[in-house]
Formats: sequence, structure tokens, C-alpha cells
Amino acid sequence: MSYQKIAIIGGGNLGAAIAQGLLKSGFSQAADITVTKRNTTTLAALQRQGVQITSDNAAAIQGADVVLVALKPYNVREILTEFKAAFNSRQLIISVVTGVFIDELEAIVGHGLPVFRAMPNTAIAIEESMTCICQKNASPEQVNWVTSLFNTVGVAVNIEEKLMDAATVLGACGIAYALRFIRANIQGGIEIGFDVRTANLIAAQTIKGAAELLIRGGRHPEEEIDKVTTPKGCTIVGLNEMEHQGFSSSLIKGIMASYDKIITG
Ligand SMILES: NC(=O)C1=CN([C@@H]2O[C@H](COP(=O)(O)OP(=O)(O)OC[C@H]3O[C@@H](n4cnc5c(N)ncnc54)[C@H](O)[C@@H]3O)[C@@H](O)[C@H]2O)C=CC1
Ligand SMILES: O=C(O)[C@@H]1CCC=N1
Repeated sequence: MSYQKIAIIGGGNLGAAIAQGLLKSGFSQAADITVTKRNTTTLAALQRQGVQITSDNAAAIQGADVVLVALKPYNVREILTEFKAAFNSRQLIISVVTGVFIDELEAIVGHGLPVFRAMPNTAIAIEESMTCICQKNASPEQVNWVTSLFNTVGVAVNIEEKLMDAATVLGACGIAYALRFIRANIQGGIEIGFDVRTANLIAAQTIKGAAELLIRGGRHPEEEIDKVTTPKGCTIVGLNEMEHQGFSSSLIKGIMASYDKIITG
């Protein structure tokens, strides 16, 4: 089993970020990656690094061992159906498309191919993605290969397909939620005296440190919060005020709104 040639169909935000991550991590050589897009001008940076850039989906699919689909949910069925004759029985399919089921993809590409759904996030470009994976028709070796691909560009976990929408919200939308949280910290930091660059650095590094405390320590956030909240101190006063204003509640409601949007379309 040799999965060397990877065709990324749909070189948008995520497709291009995945190509970038595969290159930076050394998982793939530039010459083994093909990225397709209708208008390829935005992919010039990848092209300069040696990645094959084309608008010819049929040729890209035909020449690939692995077809990674990064199209929008609203046109993925139509586009894959148009190019279904280009797939062959030796390929492995990975879709990062939100809300499109493995059974639908399998029905289009045919051949009983191993079909994976993966939900990474845009931090894949810097090898720091959180990627949730599920699959059908795949051998343990194929599962290991796809898992190792996503482990090279971050951290991968295998889940059941019924949790893929939840994974989309927590892991992929989660990048935007975290960045908005950092932005609010920057705005507060400026109000208490910092210039924007310094506030940006302090906010981002502090949040990175908080995340690392959980990841490396394997802890629940409240254990670490207890270490910061001096009795009668300024942290607990700020935290309680945030909660009085609905901080946790607004985050949970936002997560539920994103989830409902995926479920109801
Ligand atoms: N952006 C994100 O953070 C994440 C996105 N996703 C999913 O990944 C998929 C892609 O999302 P984005 O990259 O954000 O969208 P995008 O719109 O940036 O990328 C889709 C790309 O497909 C291209 N395209 C359209 N028709 C094509 C065709 N016939 N042939 C080749 N390329 C064509 C478009 O030009 C566009 O560049 C979506 O299904 C999304 O739900 C999943 C996880 C995270
Ligand atoms: O907003 C969206 O629909 C896509 C899916 C996850 C991240 N971006």
C-alpha cells in the first residue's frame, strides 16, 4: 500500500492550509501534492514551493493515490459527481467537508473505496491542528496511515461519524471562538494601558500557556484556575464579574447555535 500522491480538490482556506502543513511537516514532498481550484492565482505561493497547481480536477484525481476533498458543502456533490469517472479502486478518499456523510461520498466515488471524513482546523498550516477522523471500508493500516498524516500536522483523534458535527463546532469553529476571546483580551489590555502589539503578544502567549497547562498536565481547567484565584484577590473578582455578565453561558449558547446551523442547514 503506497499513498504518496495526494490531490487536494478545492484549494481554498482549508485546502491550501493542509497543503502547507503537509509540506512544512515533511509528510509529503511538494512534487507529490496537487491542489486544484478554478482560479489558481491565489495558490501562487504553493506553486513557488513546487506544489502542482491546476484547475483540471479529472487529471488531479486520476493521478492521485489519495484524494482529499476540501470543497464547500453546497457544491461538493455536484463537483464530485462530475468527476466520478476519474476515481479508481486503488484510491483512498478523505473529505474535510462539513455535514456531508460518508455514505453520500461513497455513493458518488463508488468502487467500495475507503472513505474518511476528517475535521481539522486552520492551524493545520502550522502543524497545530486538532483533527477528528472517522471512516468506512478502511483497513487498520489505512486508518493508521490517515491518523499519522493528521498527527504530523497536529493531534488526531478517531471518533464515530455521529460526532462529526460536534467535532466541527468544537475543533474547527473553535479556532474562531478562541481568536475572538483573544481579541477581547487585547481590547481590554489596551483600555488598561498597553499598545496593541504588546497586548496582542501578552494575550496570545498567555492563552497558549493556559492551553499547554491543560494539554501537558492532563488537567481540568478549574484545577489550574484554583491556583490563580487568590482569596479576596483581583482574579476571582474579574472572573465572577464575567460570569455575572454571562461569559460561560454566551460561549455555550454560541456553540449550540453553530451546532444547530450544521444540523438544520
Ligand atoms: N475553513 C475552516 O476552518 C474549515 C473548513 N472546513 C470545511 O472545509 C471545506 C472548505 O472550506 P474552506 O476552505 O473554508 O472554503 P473555501 O471556499 O475557502 O474553499 C473551497 C475552495 O474550493 C474551490 N472550488 C470551487 N469549485 C471548484 C472546482 N470545481 N474545482 C476545484 N476547486 C473548486 C473554491 O474556489 C475555493 O477555493 C468546507 O466544506 C468547510 O466546511 C472544515 C474544517 C475547517
Ligand atoms: O464556518 C464553517 O461553516 C466552516 C466549518 C468549520 C469551520 N468553518
